[in-house]
Amino acid sequence: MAEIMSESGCWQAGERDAQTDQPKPTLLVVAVALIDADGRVLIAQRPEGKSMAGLWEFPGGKVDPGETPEAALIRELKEELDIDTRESCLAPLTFASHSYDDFHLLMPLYACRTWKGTPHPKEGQKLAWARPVRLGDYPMPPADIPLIAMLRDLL
Ligand SMILES: Nc1nc2c([nH]c(=O)n2[C@H]2C[C@H](O)[C@@H](COP(=O)(O)OP(=O)(O)OP(=O)(O)O)O2)c(=O)[nH]1
Repeated sequence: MAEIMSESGCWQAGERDAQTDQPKPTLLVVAVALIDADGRVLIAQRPEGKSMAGLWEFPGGKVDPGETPEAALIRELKEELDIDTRESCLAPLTFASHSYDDFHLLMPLYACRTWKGTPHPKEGQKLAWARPVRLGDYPMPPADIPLIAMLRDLL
């Protein structure tokens, strides 16, 4: 029987077969869309000296060995923004899966509408509250680009 295959845009994109790529570590990074009462999302600008400096990203960071993604996010929000939230306030939303040169990024993105405190940049980063439809105005890391459209649809 003939194989039926629809040639959609994803098929035509023609990326390399993941099996034949050089092996690289998968890095688990957790991130969050903090959403305020007006439906705006908090993004932070990566400071000078870091990889991808100047690009805007969702708050979060690497998950330490033995740490759950939720615990990592609660820790990162305290360290980066000096706000407190809890696991029951974190709702899984979507994820990014993207190959950078040196590692493959796997990044669950949570939504959070409830926290204590006012986000303050503790690591020198600039912060911005952006409406989901305006997120595309901010240059973001390549891994985040598909998330912009997803947030527009989901929020
Ligand atoms: N927090 C966060 N990280 C992101 C996003 N998009 C994206 O590609 N990343 C990447 C950037 C980093 O390589 C990694 C997050 O690492 P990190 O935040 O814990 O560490 P870092 O800033 O010190 O990064 P690095 O200098 O070690 O690369 O994930 C995003 O939206 N939020």
